[in-house]
Amino acid sequence: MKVALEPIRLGVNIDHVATVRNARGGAHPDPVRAAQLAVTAGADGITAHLREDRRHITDADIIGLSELCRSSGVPLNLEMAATDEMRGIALRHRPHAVCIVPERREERTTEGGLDVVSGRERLAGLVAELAGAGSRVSLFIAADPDQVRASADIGAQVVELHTGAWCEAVREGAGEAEFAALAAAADQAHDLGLEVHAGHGLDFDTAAQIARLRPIRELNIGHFLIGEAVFIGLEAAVGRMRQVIGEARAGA
Ligand SMILES: CC(=O)[C@@H](O)[C@H](O)COP(=O)(O)O
Ligand SMILES: NCC(=O)COP(=O)(O)O
Repeated sequence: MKVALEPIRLGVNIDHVATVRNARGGAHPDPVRAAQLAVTAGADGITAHLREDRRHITDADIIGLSELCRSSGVPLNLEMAATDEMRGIALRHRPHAVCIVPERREERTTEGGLDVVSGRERLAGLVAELAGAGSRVSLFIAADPDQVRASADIGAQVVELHTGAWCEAVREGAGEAEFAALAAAADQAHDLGLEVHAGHGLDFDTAAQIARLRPIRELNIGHFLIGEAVFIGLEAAVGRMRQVIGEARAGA
């Protein structure tokens, strides 16, 4: 008998609304307004990455997004590097979720996963502190068995698997090996008691494919949706993504 998969959540990342705003300065387009529209269109959560260089989301955006998410009862997932500055900000705002990500100033986007194996001691302290403040703590990692094991060892509640390398390979007509690694990492993390999320570079097709993996409970998607919004509008893009991943899950 086929056992139905548990539902999958869609977290909409609104960073790149801020990228467009910041290209000219000023206040338009407003990522908080985009978050409100995403919620109206069916987003289960809002994700925002406050980078050290503030290249997209700013501290003021985090205040606005925190207020919006609190008043609309939608979880805010704050992505941040494991620095003292970001630790202070997370402890001040106490978002529903914090996702610790690797960050390099010179990178164009988040290129790899967090090295939990090497940073084990420092990260363990940060994970405990953020969890103690009430945030659900997630580690953004590559689909690597050592990183999955280390994430469980240091007490993370969630891992988010970096799907960027797979999505790039798919665009080049390949991706089987990367997808197999993601599926294996998702199973391993689930067996270790971690909640499993995935994200980075997903579009309608790759999101549908990864949504079929049983252990995956949340997808965080941004850049593609904001790009698609230029053509069909943000509510339509989010609504279609919600439908695509829901149908993929139901048919798996
Ligand atoms: C952490 C991550 O996956 C990124 O996609 C982020 O959310 C978007 O921001 P950047 O493109 O600046 O990395
Ligand atoms: N953590 C991944 C995320 O939030 C969105 O990534 P992208 O879809 O903007 O590449």
